[in-house]
Amino acid sequence: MSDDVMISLDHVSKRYRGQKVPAVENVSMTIHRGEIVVLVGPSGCGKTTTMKMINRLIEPSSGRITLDGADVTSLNPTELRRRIGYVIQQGGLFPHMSVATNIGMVPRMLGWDRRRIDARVDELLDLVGLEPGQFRNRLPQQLSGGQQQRVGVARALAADPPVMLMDEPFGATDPLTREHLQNEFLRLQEKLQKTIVFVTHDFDEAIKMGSRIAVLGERSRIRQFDTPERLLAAPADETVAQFIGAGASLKQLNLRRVGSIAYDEAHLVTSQESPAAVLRHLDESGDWAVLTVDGERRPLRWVGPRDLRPERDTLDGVGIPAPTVEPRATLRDALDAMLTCGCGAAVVVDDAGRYRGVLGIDRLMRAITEMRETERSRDRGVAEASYYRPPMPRTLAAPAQRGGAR
Ligand SMILES: Nc1ncnc2c1ncn2[C@@H]1O[C@H](COP(=O)(O)OP(=O)(O)OP(=O)(O)O)[C@@H](O)[C@H]1O
Repeated sequence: MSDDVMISLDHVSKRYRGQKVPAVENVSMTIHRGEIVVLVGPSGCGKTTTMKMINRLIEPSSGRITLDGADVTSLNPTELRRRIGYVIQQGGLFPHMSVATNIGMVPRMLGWDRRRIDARVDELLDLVGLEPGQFRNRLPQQLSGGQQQRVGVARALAADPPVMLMDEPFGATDPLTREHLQNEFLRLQEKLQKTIVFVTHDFDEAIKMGSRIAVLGERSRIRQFDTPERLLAAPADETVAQFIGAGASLKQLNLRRVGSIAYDEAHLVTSQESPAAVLRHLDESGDWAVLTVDGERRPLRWVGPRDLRPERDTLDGVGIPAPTVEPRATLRDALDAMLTCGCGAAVVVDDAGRYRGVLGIDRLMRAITEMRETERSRDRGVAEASYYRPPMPRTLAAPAQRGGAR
C-alpha cells in the first residue's frame, strides 16, 4: 500500500439487522494523508454509516477497512479513539460534564496524568479560540451553538489523532456562524494537516471544505470522487449534475478564496475625524466612501457623502456597518457579505479583525470572468483530469493552481 494512503475502504458493505437492502453496498475508496474528503449525498444514502465504519462505531457486514495500513478490526477501541477524533453536530458534548471534562475524556482514557490533561485542555481551548479561564468550567448548555461546536472540535483533537471524522459538524449553526466555523477550521487544518473525512449534505460546504468530494448515491454508491473543480466542470453523469444543482457558475465562487485576489485600499479615518474633513476628502478624491476604524484598525462603518452633514461634529454611529471577510473566506462568502450590506464592497480583515484591504464588486466580477475563461479552456480539452491532487493548504492556493490547467 502506498505510504500516502491513510484510510482505505475495500469492498465494504453494511446491512443492518432485519433490513432487506444494505445501507452501504460494496464501497471502495482510498483517502490520502492530509486531505479532507467530503462525503456528500441525499439524506439516507448511507454517508454516516460509511463514516462510522471507519472508527468501528458500526461494524461492516463485509469488506475491509484499513487505517495507516492496519486493519481496523485489529485495533482495540482505545487505540482507535487515540488515532481517530470524532466530531458530530453541536459537538455531541456530554451535557452534565464541564467543557474541561468533555475535552479531557480521551486523554483520561489513555491514562494521562491530571497536570498533562489540564495543560492540554487549556492549549486546545486556545487553539479553537475560547479563552480557557472563561470557558473551562462551563457546562455545554452555557455555551452558544458555535462555542459548543468549537469544544467538540477541541475534544476530537485532544489526543492529537492523525485522523478526524466529522459528521455534519457545522450543520446546526446559523449561516454566519457556520461560515465562521468553516474558516476557522480551515485555518486550523493548515497548521494541523489531519486526514479528515467530512460528511455533509450541503454541496456548497463540500466545495469549500473538500480537497476531494465523493458524491454518493443510494447505498453509498460512489457516483463521482473528484476535486471540487473537476466536479463542477465535469459532472460524471446526470445525477451528479442534478445534485450539484442550478447555478454551477455561482458555485464556482466557492472555489476561490478572498486571499487570492488583489485588494483595493480604502481611506481610513477614526471616529474622531471631523465630518467636514471627510466631506472634503470625498470631494477631492472622488471616493464613494471612507471607512471608519477603531484604535486597532478594526473596521466599523462606511461613510459616504450622503451620510454627512457639515454641521455634525462627530462621525460616531454615522454610515452603514462595514461587512468583513477573512482572506480564507470564499468569493461566495464575500458576495453574500456585499449583498447583505448593499454597498458593493467587503472589508478584508486579519485573524484579529484588523483592516487589510477592500474587495470591491468590480474585482469580484473580474475574478468570475477569469474563472469562466479557465473553465472554457478546460472544456476545449486543454486540461486533463488528475484524480489525486496532493493536499495543499487551500487558502494558500494561488488562483492558477486552484482553477487552472492540471
Ligand atoms: N441502526 C439502523 N438500523 C437500521 N437501519 C438503519 C440504521 N441506521 C441507519 N439505517 C438506515 O440506513 C440508511 C443509511 O443511513 P445513514 O444514516 O447512513 O444515511 P445518511 O446518508 O447519513 O443520512 P442523513 O443525511 O439523513 O443523515 C438509511 O436508510 C437508514 O434508515
